[in-house]
Amino acid sequence: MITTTDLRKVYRSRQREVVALDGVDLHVPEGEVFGVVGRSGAGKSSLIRCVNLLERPTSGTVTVDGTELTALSGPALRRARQQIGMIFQHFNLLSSRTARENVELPLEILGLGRRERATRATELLELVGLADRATAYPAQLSGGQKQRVGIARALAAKPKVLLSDEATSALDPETTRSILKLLRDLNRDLGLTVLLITHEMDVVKAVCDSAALMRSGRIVESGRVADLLATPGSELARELFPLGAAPTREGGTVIEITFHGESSGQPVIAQLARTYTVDPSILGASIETIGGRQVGRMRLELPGDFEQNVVPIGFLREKGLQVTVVSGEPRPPAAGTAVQERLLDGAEELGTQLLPDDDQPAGAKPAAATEPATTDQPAASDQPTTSNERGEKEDRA
Ligand SMILES: Nc1ncnc2c1ncn2[C@@H]1O[C@H](COP(=O)(O)OP(=O)(O)OP(=O)(O)O)[C@@H](O)[C@H]1O
Repeated sequence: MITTTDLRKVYRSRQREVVALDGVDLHVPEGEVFGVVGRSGAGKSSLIRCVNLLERPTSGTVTVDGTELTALSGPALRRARQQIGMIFQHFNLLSSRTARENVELPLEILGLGRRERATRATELLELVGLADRATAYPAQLSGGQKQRVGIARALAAKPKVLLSDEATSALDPETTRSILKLLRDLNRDLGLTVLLITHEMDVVKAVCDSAALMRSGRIVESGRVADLLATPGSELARELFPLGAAPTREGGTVIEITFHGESSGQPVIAQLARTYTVDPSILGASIETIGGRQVGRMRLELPGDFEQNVVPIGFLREKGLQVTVVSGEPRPPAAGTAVQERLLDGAEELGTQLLPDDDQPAGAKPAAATEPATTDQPAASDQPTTSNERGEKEDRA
């Protein structure tokens, strides 16, 4: 629905040049809520303002719903932009107009008659849950109510795309949740594609199907939120599901498990404890239900050093979990050395002997034996042992 190709934006003044966008290739599929995150100055606002050509990009193309906006100007560009609504951090309402009159503004520009404008504005205010405040002025509305007026106004011309520039940054957490729910409902009910920029990871977790991370004017990582968790080394996954600093104490094997399963949960940690008589300690967890799937990360400490835990780790991997050994593993010898081969051979043998029959697919090797211990395993579906609703975060340390 939205595609940018090699998008560059350079701000030039007499003293200096600032490269705000440095070759951004972005693709937002139709019907998705897509979040762009990044630190202050990463280029997020420049990107969203270039998408609807509030800023003219220095080079590159922007295509929305099949129309290349960067090839247009004048009335043709104004018409194409009607497909794109936008909401802002500080709402940008006209203080001299009532809520309904603010919503009517784009309809006036479109040339609709008074009665038609009033009918459409009333419908839109109903859609955003604000029908009873139609005659209130912005100063008489709360922040959340102002943003609802802003959303109604953005939808006035029936756009296919909604751009959101830090729309919840000025709101308290509860109001943020209600506005995000409204955006999600509009996305589902109207098939609206939403591109939002934010610096809040909680916004991405609460509402986004996909996310991209920007740094220094570039997109350095992007993908569907649940899939990012399956990407070894994903910076977005680490920031979305933080576990805090890993402990430095000696004597145990610390592992991190990534859950991104699809079906109802299997109590794998309990199974691990029962099957191998180990007592894992939970050092941290960040798990949520997103789109009906439980996703997240958990950090566990298993008693004993890595060699004592090769088989339990293999068991977790056999269950389809992605496991990374954080500490407690022996320092790896150079690849392919006799010592490492002996260690892996030993682990394979141990795993074959010790994995219970019902957990050992015919002909399968324990994952720990087939991969170096620190390599992330591409995971199939699995579930953690706890269950949370969307938006609830479990952080145990
Ligand atoms: N109109 C402008 N003129 C000159 N430089 C600008 C202009 N707008 C943005 N910049 C610069 O471009 C870079 C990217 O800014 P941008 O506002 O796009 O980042 P951002 O990720 O949205 O940051 P924030 O979250 O703080 O808004 C920054 O170095 C900023 O100073």
